[in-house]
Amino acid sequence: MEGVDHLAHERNKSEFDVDAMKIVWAGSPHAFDVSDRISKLVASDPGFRKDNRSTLSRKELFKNTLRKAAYAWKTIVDLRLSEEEAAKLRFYVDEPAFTDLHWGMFIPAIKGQGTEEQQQKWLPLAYKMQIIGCYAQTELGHGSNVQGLETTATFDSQTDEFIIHSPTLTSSKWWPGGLGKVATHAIAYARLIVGGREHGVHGFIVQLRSLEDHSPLLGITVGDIGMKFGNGAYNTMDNGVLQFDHVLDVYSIAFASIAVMLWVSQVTCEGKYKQSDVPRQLVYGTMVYVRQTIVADASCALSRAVCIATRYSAVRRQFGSQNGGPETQVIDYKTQQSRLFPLLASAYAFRFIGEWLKWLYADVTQRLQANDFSTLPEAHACTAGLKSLTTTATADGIEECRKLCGGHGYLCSSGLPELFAVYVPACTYEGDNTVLLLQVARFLMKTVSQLGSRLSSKKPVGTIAYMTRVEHLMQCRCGVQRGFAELSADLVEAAVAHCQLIVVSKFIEKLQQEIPGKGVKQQLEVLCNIYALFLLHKHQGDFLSTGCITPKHAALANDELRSLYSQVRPNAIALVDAFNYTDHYLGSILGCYDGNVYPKLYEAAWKDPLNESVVPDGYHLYIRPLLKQEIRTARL
Ligand SMILES: CCCCCCC/C=C/C(=O)SCCNC(=O)CCNC(=O)[C@H](O)C(C)(C)COP(=O)(O)OP(=O)(O)OC[C@H]1O[C@@H](n2cnc3c(N)ncnc32)[C@H](O)[C@@H]1OP(=O)(O)O
Ligand SMILES: Cc1cc2nc3c(=O)[nH]c(=O)nc-3n(C[C@H](O)[C@H](O)[C@H](O)COP(=O)(O)OP(=O)(O)OC[C@H]3O[C@@H](n4cnc5c(N)ncnc54)[C@H](O)[C@@H]3O)c2cc1C
Repeated sequence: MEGVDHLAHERNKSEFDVDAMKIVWAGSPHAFDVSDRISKLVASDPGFRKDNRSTLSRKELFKNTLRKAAYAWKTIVDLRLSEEEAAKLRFYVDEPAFTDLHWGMFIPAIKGQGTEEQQQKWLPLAYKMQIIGCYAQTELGHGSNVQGLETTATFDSQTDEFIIHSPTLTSSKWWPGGLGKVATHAIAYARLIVGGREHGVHGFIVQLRSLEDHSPLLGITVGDIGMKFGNGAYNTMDNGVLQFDHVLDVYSIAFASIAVMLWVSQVTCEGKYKQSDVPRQLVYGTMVYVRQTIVADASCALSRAVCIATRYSAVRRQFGSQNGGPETQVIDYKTQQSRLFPLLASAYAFRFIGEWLKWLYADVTQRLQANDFSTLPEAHACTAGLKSLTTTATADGIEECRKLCGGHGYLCSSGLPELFAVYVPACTYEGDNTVLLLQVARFLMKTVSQLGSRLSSKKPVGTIAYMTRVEHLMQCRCGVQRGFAELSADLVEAAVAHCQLIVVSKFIEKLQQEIPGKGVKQQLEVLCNIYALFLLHKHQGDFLSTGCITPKHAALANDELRSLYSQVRPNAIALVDAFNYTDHYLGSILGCYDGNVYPKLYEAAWKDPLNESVVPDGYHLYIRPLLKQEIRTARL
């Protein structure tokens, strides 16, 4: 029945202050206020409806996305929303669109790598959306290997311009989001050539389309690369293909004067290339920035799937009826708990590691401005490794949540298939996860060679086993006289172990902070222990081989896990309520707040276009003749 909370009995079991946990999850009372207010604003506005996406054609879907993006921008302007509120609105609109790349990469790239004059020229236009930008780095032939990019930018000292060109088919820009049909400008990455000498890959701000009639400019061939995984999903985004045919570009990110911010190489008007004395990898700065945002995004995506699966697991009953009584809630099965609760713990773990990574990125950015590059290698390794770890775990976790919901998890109305289809490219974009782990492995090899066996003593006591595991895995690999390439598969495992150590240690550090609210810290301690012991159980071979735990310890850890699951059980619904997601944002009948699942599933089925007619299109043309044929056969 509408208006009845079918999960009230579950909510009444909670042993902690849910409102206080909502503040912890949001990060602060202010952050909670903004999230709560904006999510409800979006949920209450029919202009942001999203329940019809799976029934639209690609062109209808894309046009609807453009409508929503324009409507969102009008809402932001009309309500005079702050940058923080606007970002939250785009988040809760929950639709991959060109705006993700405009706000998430194009603007950060100019802020992070542009010179003062370039920022003064381009940022006001970009902030007002009078230009729409994309980040055009990947090419048809190269994505992971940035130094393999083929697009060229040749400086013409006669005209004081750069000539951007795609010399080969494989140099076509391929994948940039927003490029296919919308972006008017791109930050295009190309090999800088000055006076016949090559100076590596740099970023260039290039106009692609006319601001008058949106037609591609002279020398620009641009379009969409076609349908992607899943039906709705990421097909709301126009990932594009772009070829330059000797395009004149006067706005190089590498152009002219000294940057106030980080660094840029300079090409003086006399055509002299001046490389600043900073690491060339700072040209990758935007990717590092986005990778740390992707870690925070992982906690959002995983928590969303876990919220759906937890609420549905409390609603769904199957088997176990005693004397005609109610069947057992599937959330009470130990197998369901052993699959679901580690994902719940991971969602919280990723939330806190995302908070720490945001701090680490801000710290390294501040240091870079003072030409202090000392923490750059660690920042690169952490953002790369944690992006890899959290996106892999989240993609796998969303799929596990779908399976935890049985058959109904496979319905679009569960919200899980779409969530999975939109999320999984996170394991690839912003750096293929294996390629990024190899970067971590390289960092670990260097660290071991510099520090000797002890990678770091700066870890909380509770992580000794985790630290010893990493050291052991590295010693096993580094001690062997074989090349990095030969050992790379093993070194990637050590890289994963290193990142898991970071997540566990930062969760423990979070618990050492003052955390207000009845029972809140206790719940987080349970979740932290679940995260740490679940991984210890999953990788117990590594831990046993280090000798720092015995088989008895491993058995005790497993017993403790079962006990911890029992402690979470009465609080499970409250722990996912703490994410404070609206039904609109969840987009899931299985995860609806009131748990009134079956009537909503049944009602939703009849709204499918296929049910607009009792007899389906095609019956008279294909089925009826078939049946007639069967009748003839039957008479034989
Ligand atoms: C919020 C927005 C929504 C997002 C939606 C999704 C949009 C998606 C966008 C994209 O996908 S944009 C394109 C993303 N592409 C990539 O991530 C490419 C991945 N590849 C690379 O980053 C690099 O090619 C590489 C794998 C790091 C290799 O780079 P390179 O060949 O130049 O260096 P190496 O020889 O491996 O290492 C040299 C040296 O440099 C250090 N280093 C490498 N990268 C960085 C970095 N980013 N920051 C700092 N330092 C870096 C590396 O550790 C080596 O150091 P040493 O060992 O020599 O000390
Ligand atoms: C949805 C989506 C959106 C995107 N948006 C953008 C965008 O806006 N702008 C942009 O510039 N790009 C974008 N990209 C491109 C993305 O950044 C690249 O696809 C990504 O960096 C992976 O590179 P690749 O495709 O070349 O993969 P490859 O590197 O070709 O990977 C293929 C396989 O080779 C393996 N491999 C590669 N190198 C090594 C190695 N050295 N050692 C071991 N294994 C290796 C990989 O692990 C993987 O298994 C997007 C991609 C997707 C899917």
